[in-house]
Amino acid sequence: MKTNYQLRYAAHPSDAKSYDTERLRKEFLIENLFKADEVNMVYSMHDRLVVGGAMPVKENLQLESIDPLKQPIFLRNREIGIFNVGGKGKIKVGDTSYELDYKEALYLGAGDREVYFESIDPSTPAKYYFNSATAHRNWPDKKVTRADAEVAELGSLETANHRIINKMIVNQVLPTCQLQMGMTELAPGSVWNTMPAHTHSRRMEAYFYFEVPEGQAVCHFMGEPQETRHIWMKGDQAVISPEWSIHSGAATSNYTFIWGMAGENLDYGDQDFSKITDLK
Ligand SMILES: O=C(O)C(=O)C[C@H](O)C(=O)CO
Ligand SMILES: [Zn+2]
Repeated sequence: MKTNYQLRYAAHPSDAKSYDTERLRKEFLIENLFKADEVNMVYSMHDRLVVGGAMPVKENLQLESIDPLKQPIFLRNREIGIFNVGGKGKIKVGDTSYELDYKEALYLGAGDREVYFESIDPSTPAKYYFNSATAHRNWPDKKVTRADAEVAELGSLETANHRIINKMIVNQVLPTCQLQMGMTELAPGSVWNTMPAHTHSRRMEAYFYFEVPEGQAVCHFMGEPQETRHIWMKGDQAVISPEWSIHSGAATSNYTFIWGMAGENLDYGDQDFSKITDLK
């Protein structure tokens, strides 16, 4: 197996507004999360969120520590939220195993345990997308499904933003230190997520788009509300949203995305909305 990681520095909004397409993509877009028998991670200096993917095919994959953590065990001072976006899988955490079906999630609190990612059937491998944040205490591990989620139905077909927000790894469902994660599903015919757009200066966020049909793409919007930029994305790609940035997207079809946040508070509703007509 192979573990790869990249370090991404935090960006100042005054600098980011002068980035060209290539630089925007280099700093914020995460393209290669799923390669057979690899664990791929980005360690972002925005709230030290780690964004990663693991796809076990021929072998079980260990969640190995990476050099920026300066710890022998990944979870020593970190919590992690993991979503399975592939075939049926199993995650071994110390002596305990958790089966994860499509779109099911697992929260693991901080503490010295080794984690192994497995696929049940290598011909339809599991694909694990994860976010990890630093943790000051160890909360209990918990498998979380959509049945456990706090659900919000937002938007409408008329404004092309009818969507279901499944808040899964949030403090209404289980205790965490910093991490909040969930999955938003766009209804057929709806293409806009997170519109009206918002920022939350107390938290950064990462979005991972999937269920984007072959041949379709997502146009993700970022930047300060008065200075927006776009990044064209495919399915199975993630994007980092700094605390000063909106994070919203429109695609050429409906799709699903996983959002994850870390930072100062666990208050999902702590968001500063922009009027749609004020965006620039
Ligand atoms: O479609 C949406 O709206 C979202 O899913 C918004 C995210 O949950 C978010 O940005 C939380 O801060
Ligand atoms: Zn947000």
